[in-house]
Amino acid sequence: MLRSCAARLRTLRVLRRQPGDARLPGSQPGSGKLRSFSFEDVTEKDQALPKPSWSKDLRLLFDKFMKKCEDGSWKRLPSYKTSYTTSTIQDIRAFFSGSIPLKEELMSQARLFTRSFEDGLGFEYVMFYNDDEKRVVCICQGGLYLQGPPGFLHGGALATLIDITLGTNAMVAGGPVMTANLDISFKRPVPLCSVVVINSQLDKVEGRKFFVSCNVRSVDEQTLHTEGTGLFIKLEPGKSLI
Ligand SMILES: CCCCCCCCCCCCCCCC(=O)SCCNC(=O)CCNC(=O)[C@H](O)C(C)(C)COP(=O)(O)OP(=O)(O)OC[C@H]1O[C@@H](n2cnc3c(N)ncnc32)[C@H](O)[C@@H]1OP(=O)(O)O
Repeated sequence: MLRSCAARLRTLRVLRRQPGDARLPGSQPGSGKLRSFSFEDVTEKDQALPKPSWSKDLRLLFDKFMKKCEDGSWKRLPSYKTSYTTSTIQDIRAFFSGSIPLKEELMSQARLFTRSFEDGLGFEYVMFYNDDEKRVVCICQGGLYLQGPPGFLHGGALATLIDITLGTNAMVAGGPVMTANLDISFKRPVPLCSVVVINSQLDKVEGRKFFVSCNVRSVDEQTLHTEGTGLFIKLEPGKSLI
């Protein structure tokens, strides 16, 4: 998630060192810049692009949103499986004041939960964001290994997708955040392998608190599967997490 998030932030120019860019303060005392929190050396494959395992519905939706990207109002967010470089891990440790409990050799093996399945069996998703409207849309397809009730998506899997969508929305607006609260109403189950659209909206910002809401609908928009709200807290550089 960290890498994926940072890649997203980088896409949004938050982590790029350009004059006038927003910056994540603190990891390099005095400069207000992140020393090497960039991914120029990363050659990993962007996972948020069409794959053979995608259904026709997912491809059609992807094409629809890519069209919306043409005038610049929407942007696709890339996403990776995660493998941090040593310098990146050092920067993350510095940001979190050394409070990441995992040893470096394990940290380099850690993977983003939602990108850890074989193609098509777990989470297939792409997020798009609209800065003017403070919206993030996630188009997603839950695969065969995400079953809950027979033939349907596990509620926890859907909660995960909601969490990352709302969290991304908050992060796009405010930088690194963590989930403090999630409230989800499951209204209609999601058939396994079907495609749903998570439509999220940043509702309110109060200091470090980002309030985000969403609904989850079927591709034809006829079925409201789920509604959710989340509270995300912007992390303070240097403040230990534990
Ligand atoms: C170098 C850069 C790296 C970049 C890289 C990206 C980083 C990261 C990416 C994550 C991307 C998103 C998606 C994550 C998805 C997960 O999975 S996150 C994991 C699950 N969440 C957790 O484990 C969080 C556990 N909780 C915590 O660690 C801490 O409670 C938190 C959330 C960091 C907040 O702690 P804190 O910073 O000490 O904040 P604190 O001062 O206690 O509270 C601040 C305010 O929020 C309120 N608040 C706090 N918690 C709650 C709550 N549960 N309910 C209501 N209000 C609350 C407080 O009352 C306070 O309000 P005010 O007094 O200001 O009005």
